[in-house]
Amino acid sequence: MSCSVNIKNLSTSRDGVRLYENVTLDVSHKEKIAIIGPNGCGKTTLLEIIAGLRPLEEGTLELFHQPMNSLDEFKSMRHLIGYLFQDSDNQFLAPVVEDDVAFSLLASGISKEEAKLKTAMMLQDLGISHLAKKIVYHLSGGEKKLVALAGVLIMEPKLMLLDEPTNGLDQAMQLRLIDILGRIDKSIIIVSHHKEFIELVVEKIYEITPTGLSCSVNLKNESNHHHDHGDHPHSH
Ligand SMILES: Nc1ncnc2c1ncn2[C@@H]1O[C@H](COP(=O)(O)OP(=O)(O)OP(=O)(O)O)[C@@H](O)[C@H]1O
Repeated sequence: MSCSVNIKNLSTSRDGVRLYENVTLDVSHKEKIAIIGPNGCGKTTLLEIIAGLRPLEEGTLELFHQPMNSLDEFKSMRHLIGYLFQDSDNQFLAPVVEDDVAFSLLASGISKEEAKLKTAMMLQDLGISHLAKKIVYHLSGGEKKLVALAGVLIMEPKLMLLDEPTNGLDQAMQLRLIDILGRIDKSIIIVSHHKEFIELVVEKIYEITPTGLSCSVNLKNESNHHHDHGDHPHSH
């Protein structure tokens, strides 16, 4: 199986308190999954570990079949990973919306003209062209989320880590996001408390427990889903 993320026996603590142990997770190429669990159980922490923003304490992590043993090894993977932070204010790289969305594209070396065109298309796709000249810090919470999302999507990452992507979005925008994520042919890990949303977007939902992840739902492929007792095709 071609895997974007492969985690084995990961254990994590924060401030000396064990959040979970023995987390094992495979996210295959183009698979969309969600991670749920109560406040403070460590969902964001897990995304940070996958993104290389937090060191791995115990266990192993491979991204695209490459072992990630140190934060340095994540550097070669950064361009493949798009991370939407829970707090959009942590995401912005430039004060004006269109400059912020184009920032990483320009940093990757594409021409100003191409970056401008791609940015305009991205803003249009998300229905936020009217925000192009606005100051990011003057936007509403939902508008900030959409601009941050535009900055992630425009890089066409192979793995997207989305932390509470629907926070602050009204119903019309949630539906637009469901449509956009449905069209994306990439691996996506969504952390969310928004059950109705994730059920429409992902194939599997994993719940974090102190003793690992349990796959609570497999919505799109009922006959081939994961159980703690092993992975094999079967039906109930
Ligand atoms: N920078 C930090 N320093 C110390 N402890 C932290 C830090 N950030 C988070 N924590 C703690 O780590 C634990 C896990 O936090 P995390 O943000 O991963 O949880 P979460 O499952 O994403 O929660 P939520 O659903 O509320 O977003 C919490 O107890 C939190 O207080």
